[in-house]
Amino acid sequence: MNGQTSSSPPTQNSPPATRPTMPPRKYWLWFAIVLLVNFLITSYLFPGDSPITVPYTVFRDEVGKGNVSAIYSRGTGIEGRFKAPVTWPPPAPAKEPGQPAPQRQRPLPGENHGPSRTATTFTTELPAFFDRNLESFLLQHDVEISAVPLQQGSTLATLLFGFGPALLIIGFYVWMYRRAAKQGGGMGGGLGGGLFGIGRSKAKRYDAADAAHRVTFEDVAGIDEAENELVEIVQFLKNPQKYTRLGGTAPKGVLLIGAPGTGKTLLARAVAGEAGVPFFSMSAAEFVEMIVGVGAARVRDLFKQARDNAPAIIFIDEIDAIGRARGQIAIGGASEQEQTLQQILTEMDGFTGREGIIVLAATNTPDVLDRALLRPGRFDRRVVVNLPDKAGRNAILQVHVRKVPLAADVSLEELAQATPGFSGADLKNLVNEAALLAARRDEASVQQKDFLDALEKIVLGPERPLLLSRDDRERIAYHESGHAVLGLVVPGADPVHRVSIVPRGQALGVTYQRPQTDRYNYPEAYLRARIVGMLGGRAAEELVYGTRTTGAENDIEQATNLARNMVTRWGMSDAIGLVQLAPPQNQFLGTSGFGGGEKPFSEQTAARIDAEVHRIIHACHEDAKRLLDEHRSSLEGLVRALLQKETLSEQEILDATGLPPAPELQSRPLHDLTQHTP
Ligand SMILES: Nc1ncnc2c1ncn2[C@@H]1O[C@H](COP(=O)(O)OP(=O)(O)OP(=O)(O)O)[C@@H](O)[C@H]1O
Ligand SMILES: [Zn+2]
Repeated sequence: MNGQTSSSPPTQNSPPATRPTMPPRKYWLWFAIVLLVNFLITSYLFPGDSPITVPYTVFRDEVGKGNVSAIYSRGTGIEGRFKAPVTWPPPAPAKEPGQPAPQRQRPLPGENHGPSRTATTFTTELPAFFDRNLESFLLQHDVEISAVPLQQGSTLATLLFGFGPALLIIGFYVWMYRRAAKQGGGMGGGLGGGLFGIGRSKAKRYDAADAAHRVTFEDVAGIDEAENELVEIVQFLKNPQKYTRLGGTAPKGVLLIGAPGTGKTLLARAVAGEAGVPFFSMSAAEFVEMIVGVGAARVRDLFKQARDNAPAIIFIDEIDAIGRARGQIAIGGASEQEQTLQQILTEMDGFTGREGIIVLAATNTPDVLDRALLRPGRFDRRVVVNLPDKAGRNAILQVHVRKVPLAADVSLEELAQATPGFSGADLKNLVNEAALLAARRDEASVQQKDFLDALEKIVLGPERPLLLSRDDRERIAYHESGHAVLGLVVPGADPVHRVSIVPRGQALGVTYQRPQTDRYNYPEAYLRARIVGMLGGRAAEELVYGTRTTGAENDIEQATNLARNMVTRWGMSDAIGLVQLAPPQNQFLGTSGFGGGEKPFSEQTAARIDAEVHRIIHACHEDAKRLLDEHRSSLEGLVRALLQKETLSEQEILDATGLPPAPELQSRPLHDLTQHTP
């Protein structure tokens, strides 16, 4: 029973920590398979070539029968070749019915007691009492006595047997490096790969002429400020002389800073596309691979490629993977990262400014970067790429629906409003999910309903087919109606868009409240209104059943967080005052922590914080119960409609409750009606 979901949605596009394109694990597996195949081939092709070991007496018998063609002797060991294949040990006689199985004699030590094998070559040992007659006996029976080891099998077989594994392994390595080199995008073919390809950068290259891949500012929307800052870079790439004419130096490096999926890569590609120059891109995580020294070699190669094709853009994604301040790097990867970073700095320092090469790099954790990277002449320009606002989201949606047939009822405006906190990548994903859903429903075009269902799926996870009892369903309906009714009656609450008692992901039901506009500054009364709404589910259950369930866990968690922030961050408790008691939040990735671990306040202060959090929550809980009691008939009306239809739209909610939309917050609410003195 999830409460409001108006807080920022889970980001869909967070990058994996590292993205090695050549997982070593896979290659070891291949290696093992090659060895195994090699073994099987040799043992199948030349089974007779592994000699059997026979007792001396058997050897003598075979010589006597004239079945031995040649031998070679060294010390007491004899190797030789039979004329006709011999099987040893003799196969056990088939057991006849009615007779006891023949007793097997215990083998002597050293006696061949493995399974029977048939072979044309053999080895044997001379007994300690040397058989003086052996030589004449052998000569009598036309046995060739050789002074050099007998060649076993044909020359070809020997060659294959001897060199086969080595050839296979070498072939395998060549193939592997070819592949590794090919993965460097379109560069592979002409440059060849071979054994030396490993130090070659695997940069992806998109050419200006490559129309299918060309990205321009047309494709980038909703992040106009960042875009505007990069227009100058485009100008510079198009006409470098104009800028350096009066002795000014060209920009070398630009750092793009922003949350995952905000379009940093897209922006970099658009700069290249607009300027009509080739774009070499690489993820820093890929620089650091299994073999020491490879990272630096790749950097060298990447810059060389760019210089050969200048003017050009080099884009390094996730630069924090190698650009971490020294000392912050985990042991082990340190020297490799340092070398790679050093190589980048060297390359950038080597620019005279006339090459027409600009390095763009992206990160979402700028504070961990090594100072050396940020010095003048390196990444001295920073462009912040923010999450898009409502108008920006609308513009981004427009970019991504360009190739999607839309039904007449689709309102991108409404979707933009319903998606605060979504990045460009999230919005792209939303359009894609909606199109897939419409296709699955065999619709001719994508309808608003498809978008809303896709949104619900993205934020909360797919529908979960749970068989709920009648009582459970009713209880969930009261819980969600509690949230929804308070969303309508508490002044300043976010409008309620949708209520549903269809289980999804972790939630058994859900009430959607989305702010009318993006908020950057939250009034205290609004925060209290939210806490009251969050506690509405539990309050309704208490009011109707007089008992409690676990269903409010998530609501309680959210309400507590909000109340704690009010006290420790935003100075909204008179008892505590205007003191910062919680670490600031990382603009791009959430809380960053005080560092050092130790809380910078006393036990007494901790107790006072807890007391204040309790006071706020308690007051809001009381308000929730009182307001629901006052609007009991609206609550009952909504529950009836929910049990019947499961999911209600904004209009259906207003109809079922008989309530008008929530009143706007008064401009000076000071102590609004949610304020309550216990
Ligand atoms: N502002 C935007 N306008 C249009 N499309 C966008 C925008 N931002 C992101 N997208 C879409 O999302 C995709 C992924 O974005 P992109 O890879 O550029 O984000 P990023 O900031 O580089 O993310 P990461 O930090 O994860 O590398 C883009 O290819 C594009 O289709
Ligand atoms: Zn709830």
